[in-house]
Amino acid sequence: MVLQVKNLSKIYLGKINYTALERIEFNLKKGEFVGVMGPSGSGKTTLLNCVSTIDEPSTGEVLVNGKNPHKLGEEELSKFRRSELGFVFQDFNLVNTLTVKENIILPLVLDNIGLEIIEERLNKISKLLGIKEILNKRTFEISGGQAQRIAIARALIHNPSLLLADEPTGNLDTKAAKDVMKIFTAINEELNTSILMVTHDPYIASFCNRVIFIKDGNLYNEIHKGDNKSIFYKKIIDMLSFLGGNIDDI
Ligand SMILES: Nc1ncnc2c1ncn2[C@@H]1O[C@H](COP(=O)(O)OP(=O)(O)OP(=O)(O)O)[C@@H](O)[C@H]1O
Repeated sequence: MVLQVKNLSKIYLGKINYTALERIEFNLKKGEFVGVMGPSGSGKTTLLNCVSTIDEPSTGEVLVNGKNPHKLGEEELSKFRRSELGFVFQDFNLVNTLTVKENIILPLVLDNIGLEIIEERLNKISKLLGIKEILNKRTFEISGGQAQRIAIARALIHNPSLLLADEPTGNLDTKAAKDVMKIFTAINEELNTSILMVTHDPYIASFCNRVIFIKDGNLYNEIHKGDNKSIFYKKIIDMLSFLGGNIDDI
């Protein structure tokens, strides 16, 4: 099991305490591509942040390959995040003073990995993502879709066992969003990378093998893809209209 989320709750403490997640339980097997959906404010990003160690669970456990990252010290944690996890966000978070290539290999350079290994990994990833021709460009010379592909390449250059993505197509037009989803599918199928992705878009979610739905911080339901993508897409839309809140986005 790549990811085990056990009895996870998150309570934001304040003048009035707010329970953003309540006893969430689910697993993600090696090679699975799982979507997280739910109305605005239901706790999707909080869940992803608790898994990615950006946020600290109030109770319960997150295990990545059997290890609980929340129990690691600072140095061990940053090593763990670099080796086990990859992150892709809505904003591409590229460094504008660096070239595309420098952005992608930055995590390896920071880890003092040898040049030969860096070139080999860069070659493999850039081939898979179709970005070979733009490696020497600057970040302001590329499109949004290309920028997201660079961010994905950077997240994958360490061969993480789990890729975490929060609305990775949120800033992209329909065509670029579809291309990014094709890339996620290729990564999932060819590199066998497990993926956990938050999205509010049912079409984007239909690329997953399974979608879990959250409502008011509770795990509400899950749907498996099966053999037919369009039936899966319809089931996702039905579930969203049932849950309410997101239907305007469709
Ligand atoms: N740091 C915080 N302090 C207090 N409350 C918070 C904090 N972060 C999030 N929340 C609350 O927790 C709930 C869940 O937020 P979260 O961002 O996880 O929702 P979401 O499902 O990702 O929403 P959206 O689809 O709109 O991005 C919201 O009601 C939000 O206001």
